[in-house]
Amino acid sequence: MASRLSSSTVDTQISASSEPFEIPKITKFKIGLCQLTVTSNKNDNVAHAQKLIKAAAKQGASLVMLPETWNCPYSTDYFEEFAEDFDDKDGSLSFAMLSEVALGNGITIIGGSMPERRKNQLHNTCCVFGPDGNLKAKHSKMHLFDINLPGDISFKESDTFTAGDQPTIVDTDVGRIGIGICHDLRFPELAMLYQARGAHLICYPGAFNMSTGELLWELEQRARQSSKIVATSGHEETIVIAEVDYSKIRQLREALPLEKQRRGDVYRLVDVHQQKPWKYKNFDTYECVEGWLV
Ligand SMILES: NC(=O)CCC(=O)C(=O)O
Repeated sequence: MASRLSSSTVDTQISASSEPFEIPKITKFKIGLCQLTVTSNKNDNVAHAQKLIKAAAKQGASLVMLPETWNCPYSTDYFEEFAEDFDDKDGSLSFAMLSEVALGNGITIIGGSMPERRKNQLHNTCCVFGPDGNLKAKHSKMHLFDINLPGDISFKESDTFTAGDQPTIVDTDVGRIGIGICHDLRFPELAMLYQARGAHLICYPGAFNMSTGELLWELEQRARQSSKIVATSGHEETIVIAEVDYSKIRQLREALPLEKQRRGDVYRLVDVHQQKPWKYKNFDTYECVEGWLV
């Protein structure tokens, strides 16, 4: 298995990525989204996900993404049992597979999410690996899915998981990527934060429910990224391959320069942690981030 960084090293890398916006070296690449069936057998899930990631890489994807809790049924009955300590070299089967397959295929992987055991707490965590097999970033779901619709759906993710409290933005070979997990999509402030930090992509691995999720997953994804749908699928197990072309996005942004039109003199993101404000390239008055819309 490739060498990997400990969680604490990765946290440092995340905060170090609040650098000024830069155009990525690469302008076009293929992304592969693996939608898969999850069973209550972890070994099977890991082997299956590995097969799909390899197939996506074979179809030319240099960035491959898995869904939320791809190695474990999305149920509070399983999270504890399936959780891995990512720093435990012998006890993190899923983590090790992602590292190996990223290295073996020379791709960047956004590893959906996995139940993570960390300091006596459980988190719903996405790991991002580079083509060298190293862990580049970890995002723990910040908005846990608690819902009570009597007669329809009742679920309390927060019974088991502890919410992450850090936005995650990571510089990869295919650009700067902001990470959210499923329910994180509902909170536009997180996406605005990523946008203000110069994210080229925002990726949201998900496992939406069919009662409330279906109404929003496509609509909100479009709203967060202001883009049209270039590829999609039904509910079946599949690999969606699509081309990301940054030059088209750049053209659109030049034609419709929202960054310049935004009224930072009227509203802005504020720094709730009192950290040094980070100025967005195109704004005089728009200082951000690590904060919420006021
Ligand atoms: N896994 C989730 O976070 C589910 C979110 C969801 O379905 C929603 O409606 O929000």
